[in-house]
Amino acid sequence: MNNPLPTAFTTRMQALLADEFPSFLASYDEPYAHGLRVNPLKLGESQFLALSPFPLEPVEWCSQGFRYAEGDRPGKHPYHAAGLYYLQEPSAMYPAACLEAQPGERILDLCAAPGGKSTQIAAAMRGEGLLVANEPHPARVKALSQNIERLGITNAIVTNEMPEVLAERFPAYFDRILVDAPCSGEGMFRKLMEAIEDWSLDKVAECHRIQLTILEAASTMLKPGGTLVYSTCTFAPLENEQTLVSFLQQHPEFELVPMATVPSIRPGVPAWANPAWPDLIHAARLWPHQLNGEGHFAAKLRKSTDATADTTERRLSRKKGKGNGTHVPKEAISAWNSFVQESLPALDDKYRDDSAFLLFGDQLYYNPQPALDLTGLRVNRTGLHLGTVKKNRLEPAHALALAIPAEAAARVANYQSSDPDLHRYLKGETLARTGENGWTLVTVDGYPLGWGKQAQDQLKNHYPKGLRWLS
Ligand SMILES: C[S@@+](CC[C@H](N)C(=O)[O-])C[C@H]1O[C@@H](n2cnc3c(N)ncnc32)[C@H](O)[C@@H]1O
Repeated sequence: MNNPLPTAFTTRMQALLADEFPSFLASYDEPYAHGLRVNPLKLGESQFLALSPFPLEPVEWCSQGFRYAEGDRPGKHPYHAAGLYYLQEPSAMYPAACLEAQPGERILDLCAAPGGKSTQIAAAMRGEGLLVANEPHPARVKALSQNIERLGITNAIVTNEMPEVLAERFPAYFDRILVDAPCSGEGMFRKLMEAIEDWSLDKVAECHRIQLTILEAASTMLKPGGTLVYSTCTFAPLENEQTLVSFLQQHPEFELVPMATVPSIRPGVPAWANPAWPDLIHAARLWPHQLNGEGHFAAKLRKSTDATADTTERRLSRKKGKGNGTHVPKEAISAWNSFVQESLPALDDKYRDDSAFLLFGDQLYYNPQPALDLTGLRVNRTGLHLGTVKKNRLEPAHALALAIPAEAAARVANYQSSDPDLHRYLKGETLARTGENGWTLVTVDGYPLGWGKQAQDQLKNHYPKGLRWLS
C-alpha cells in the first residue's frame, strides 16, 4: 500500500493480533471489497440475479448482499438510479441484519448518513411501521435523504438532530435502535487515504467519549424489552469492547445477547475491555484478513422488560423547526386525488388517509405516523414526498416516481437499460416520442426512474436537475 499505516496503529494491532498480525497487514495489499445490496422494496434477489449485468457472488451474512468485481461500475448504471440496489461493502451489511427489524415496528437509526444501514432496515420493514433515520451533520443528512428517496422508502422520517435532543422527545419510544457510531474508521484505511491521514490515538479516545454519549441517548429512547445494536467500522478495542463495557457498567438493565453468525465472523474479545467481560463473546468482529470485507464490529444488547421507563417527554423549545408542516387545505388534498385519478389510476389505497397529509409551503408529503409530534425538531423529510401543489394541481415529486410500481401509472415510457434515449433522459434532455399527453412515468426495464410530461410528440424531461448524468 502506498500510504503507510500509522505506526501507533500497527504497533497496537501487532500486540493484539500476535501470530495473525502478518496476515492482517497483508490484507492491506488486497483490493477493496465491493458490494451491493438488492432492494427488496423493488425486486427480489433472484429477479435481480436474472437481470444483473454484473457477475455477483453472495455475501454469507446478508441474503440480499452480493460482491461484484473490481472494474464493474454498478453506481453508473440506470438500475442504480432506479434504486434497485445500494452500494455497500460486505461487512457493513452485518449490523443492520443483526437488528432484525420487523414490519410495523418503531425503529431509530441514530447515526444514519449516508443511509446504508437505514435502507437495509427499511427493506426489512417492508414499508410498515416507522423508521426515524437521524443524522446530525447538515450536509450528510442530504445524502441520507436522497438515498431514502432513491430506494423508494415511504415510512421514514429523516431528522437532523443531536441524539440528546431526540432523547428528550422520544423516551422509551422505539422497539429497536441502531447506533452505527462515528468512529476512528480503521476499517476505511483501504478505501480512503483521508481515513489514514485523519487517524490518531487522540481521535480514538475522542470517539470513545462520543460513542458513550450516543449510547446514553439511545438507552433513554429504547422501550423496555427493546433491542439495541451497536456497531463501528474500526478495530480499536477502546471504541468497541471498552465502549460497551463502560456503557454496561452504568446500565445494568442492558445485557449482551447472541447474534446470528457465520464461521468467518469472530467473537468479540472479553479481555480487550477493563474489566474483562465474558459476554463480549456474543459481540462480533469482522476482520479483513478472515473474510472478504473491510472490517466491522457489532454487538446486540437487550433492555430488560423490567427496566423502568421514564416516558415523560421533556418540553423542548418548539420554535426552531416546523417538523409538523401546516394545516393542509382541502384543495391540496383534492389536487392529489385528481392527480391519482388522472395519472395513477391503479395506485392502491395506501395514500388516502386525510390526516396523514402534510404541507410545507407548497410541498405535499404523506406522513407515515400522523400522530407523532415533530414540532421543534429539524426534519429533512417526513415520509413520502408526493409533489408540489401549484394552482390546485399537483406536480408529482421524484420521490413518488421511485415509490410506486410502474403498473400504477396511466402512462409509461419504458426503455431498455442500453437504449440511448434512456441515457438522454438521465442527462435531462427532451425526448422525441409519441404517446398520450400528460404525466408519464419513465421506466428502465419496467422499473420507475422518474417523470416526464408528454406533450404532442415530445416527452419533456422532469428528471431532477441535481441528479442528471453529466456524460
Ligand atoms: C459510521 S457513520 C454512519 C454510517 C451509516 N450508518 C451507514 O450505514 O451509511 C457515523 C455517522 O455518525 C454521524 N455522527 C457524528 N457525530 C454524531 C453524534 N454525536 N451523534 C450521532 N451521529 C453522529 C456522522 O456524521 C456519520 O454520518
